Amino acid sequence: MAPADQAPPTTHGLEADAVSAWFGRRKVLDRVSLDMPAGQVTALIGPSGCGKSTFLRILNRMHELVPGAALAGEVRLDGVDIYHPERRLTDARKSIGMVFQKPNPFPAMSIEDNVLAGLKLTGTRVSRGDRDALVEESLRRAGLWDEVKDRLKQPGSALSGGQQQRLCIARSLAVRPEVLLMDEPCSALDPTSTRVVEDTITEIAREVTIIIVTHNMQQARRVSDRCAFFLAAQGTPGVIVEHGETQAMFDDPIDQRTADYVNGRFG
Ligand SMILES: Nc1ncnc2c1ncn2[C@@H]1O[C@H](COP(=O)(O)OP(=O)(O)OP(=O)(O)O)[C@@H](O)[C@H]1O
Repeated sequence: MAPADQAPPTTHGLEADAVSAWFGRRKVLDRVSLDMPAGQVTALIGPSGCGKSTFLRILNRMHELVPGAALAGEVRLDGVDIYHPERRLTDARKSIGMVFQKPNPFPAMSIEDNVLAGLKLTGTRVSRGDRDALVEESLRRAGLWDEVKDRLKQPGSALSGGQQQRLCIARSLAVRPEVLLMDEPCSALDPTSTRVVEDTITEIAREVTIIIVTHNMQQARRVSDRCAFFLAAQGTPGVIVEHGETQAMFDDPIDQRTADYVNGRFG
């Protein structure tokens, strides 16, 4: 297995095309289109309730698991719609991983078994001989190897919150996803752990395309290449007001509402 620093840059990109979403009769996203290019970090920003998490969950077919939820539009991974009737749900989950807000390792399971846990869930086979190498590679990529290499048999719950979140990133990476979705991955972490996870994001971004939801504008600025600003006016579904390169979105936004939001004037 090639070490992380020798892994080739990813070529896998995502594209959302006219995505709308409903919970029951309530429409929460309206015709959202967004290009999420390969090897870049795209940040989804916007005030609470504008549909960022719903959009993120649509990107790996988690939205359809909510009773009463519906959606329209296409999500293309390398040009192929992940919702095409011939594509299986497990394929989307395997190609497009997810890290959640609250670190959620299996607490009683050892650190190494936590890393391997996603393989079973996605039906990925790895020979017994390759497992140790995959555990090491995944933990190294998640920036956790040096801290845990001498205690791989200890339970995941023995780690700090920030370490647990990096363990969850390692668990996602072990499946070798093409895209990694992150839903406010640092919101439960202290500032130091947040910076370590941000460094991890920056390190893996070359190899795996990342889409991250964040409320932290400094974080969006630090980790993302591109941003999409979501907004839902009172009683209307969420839309993307503006998207583009992060630096331009922060320094020279086109829409006044983007300027107000990124400068903390609302939300
Ligand atoms: N399971 C659900 N059932 C019904 N409505 C939901 C459900 N999940 C979210 N919603 C509604 O959909 C809208 C969009 O929610 P979503 O969580 O996607 O927004 P968000 O921008 O991610 O918010 P936040 O930043 O607070 O996480 C909100 O009005 C929310 O109340």
